[in-house]
Amino acid sequence: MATSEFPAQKDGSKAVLQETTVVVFVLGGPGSGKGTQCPKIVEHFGFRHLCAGDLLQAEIESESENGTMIQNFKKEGKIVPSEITVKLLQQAMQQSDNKRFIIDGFSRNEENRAAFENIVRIKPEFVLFFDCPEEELTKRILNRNQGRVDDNIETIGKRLKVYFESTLPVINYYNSKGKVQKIDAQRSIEEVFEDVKSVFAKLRPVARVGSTK
Ligand SMILES: Nc1ncnc2c1ncn2[C@@H]1O[C@H](COP(=O)(O)OP(=O)(O)OP(=O)(O)O)[C@@H](O)[C@H]1O
Ligand SMILES: O=c1ccn([C@@H]2O[C@H](COP(=O)(O)O)[C@@H](O)[C@H]2O)c(=O)[nH]1
Ligand SMILES: [Mg+2]
Repeated sequence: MATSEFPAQKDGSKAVLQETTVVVFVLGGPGSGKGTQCPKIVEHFGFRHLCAGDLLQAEIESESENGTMIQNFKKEGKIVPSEITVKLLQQAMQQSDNKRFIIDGFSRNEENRAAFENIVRIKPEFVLFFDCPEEELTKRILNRNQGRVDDNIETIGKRLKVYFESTLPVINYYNSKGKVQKIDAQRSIEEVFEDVKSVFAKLRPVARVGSTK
């Protein structure tokens, strides 16, 4: 079986990533419902949920060497350089027993996409795209009330601009490869999940069982 290798581990060994690893990128504007739907996918289909934004937030909270820089990027709604985000995703994938991942909020731009495919050496099975109008996104974020530093009207404007200018082209890229599953995300949480279920139900059976760690 063909495999690709992650970089050397602390103990000198190499984590081998097998062809059977399945990656799904979950994309959509800020507030489109990625973080709401992903736990439901975990519950029903046994994927491991990796949220790029949460991995970056953990770096901020652990006061790592890049924490302050990441916090500043987040406050400005800017995309953190790929070398940081891809490394965090790669580590989380290596540490997981589960080899089926939904990666929430990634790839944010072309640089992210190329870095992931070149370094991790996996192409996503498909991209789950939550399509939602701008006014609804803004309304949802302003009502979210989770204390996020970027959930304010000024940063929302910046995040939406970055989404339209940098993330939509990634979605368009995968669409040109026939890899986008578009969901109308403006409906209720339950209605949206009905469509999400239909998409995942079509995956080969091996992708529907197993650990969520
Ligand atoms: N279908 C829906 N209808 C109404 N509200 C929703 C729906 N889906 C999610 N929400 C609400 O909208 C807000 C944003 O949802 P969520 O955090 O899942 O978005 P997100 O795509 O992860 O956003 P971000 O990119 O900013 O992390 C939350 O308060 C959530 O409860
Ligand atoms: O791949 C990523 C994911 C996130 N960011 C930064 O984090 C914030 C919040 O991300 P959410 O997915 O909305 O939780 C985002 O605006 C970026 O600043 C990133 O740089 N790269
Ligand atoms: Mg989210």
